[in-house]
Amino acid sequence: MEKNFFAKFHGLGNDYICIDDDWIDFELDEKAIRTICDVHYGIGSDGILLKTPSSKADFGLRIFNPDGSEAEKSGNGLRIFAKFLYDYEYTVKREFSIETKGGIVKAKIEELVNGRAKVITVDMGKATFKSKDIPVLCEEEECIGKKIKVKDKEFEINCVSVGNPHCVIIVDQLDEKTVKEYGSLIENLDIFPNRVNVQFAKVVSPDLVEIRIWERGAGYTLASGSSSCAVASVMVKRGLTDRNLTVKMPGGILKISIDNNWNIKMTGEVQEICSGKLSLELTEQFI
Ligand SMILES: N[C@@H](CCC[C@H](N)C(=O)O)C(=O)O
Repeated sequence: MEKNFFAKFHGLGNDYICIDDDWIDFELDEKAIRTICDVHYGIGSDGILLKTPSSKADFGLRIFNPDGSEAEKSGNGLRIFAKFLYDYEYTVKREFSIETKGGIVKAKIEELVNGRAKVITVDMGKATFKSKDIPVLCEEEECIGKKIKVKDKEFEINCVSVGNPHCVIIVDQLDEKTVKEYGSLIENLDIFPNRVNVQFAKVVSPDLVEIRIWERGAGYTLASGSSSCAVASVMVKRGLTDRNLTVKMPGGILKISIDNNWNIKMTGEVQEICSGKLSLELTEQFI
């Protein structure tokens, strides 16, 4: 592969740039990540997926948010990375394991179109509601249905980790303005020492939930896989939906299923946008 090669993909409008650590000749530090993810000074994306070696799984993955922070897990990121591995011939297998900071997951290429991966299932691992594991500073062992005040508004929050931390707010009506106005404030509340991903979720029927997302380190996004898993876990925990459900987002839908041990499976589509080479003029700024 060419030096400083990249490929860009999206999962339901949540877009990521894949880079192989072996191909780059600069350090992917905060400055480089922020610049590459910027739509004016770089390629523009909701994050970077860096392929790394792994001694515990078939492949290693580091996930970076556009603000330069590192995420433990990403649902769309994992489906995209699985497509990248298959389409760029790192593997001919359709099932393999990926090590992330948030644990080892299994990916399965369910459907190919013209030899390229299209529909992918990721076994995301277990949801946990334990406050200390999320982490959320909460007196109760689990922070479910807890009322908090943010600026002038009261919210009832439900916290869960699916490898990365989430705060789910169940509402009767979804309102993009509220997500954009309060998302960042909730993300940065003192009760979340590692910050948090925020979802506003509306139950449409026992097998359909609609959500809007504010992502930690990224802001408003059109879709999020780990957010869908987090919302589905909270819905099941609160007895509001079935264990198999569809999560609808502005960018599209994901199918989520939660077993009796809180193990989560997520299935959805991914697509490649473009590939190319980061220019010398761009990368020499990072050296
Ligand atoms: N878009 C992702 C989530 C990416 C990581 C997140 N912003 C975090 O910091 O935890 C997804 O599809 O899950």
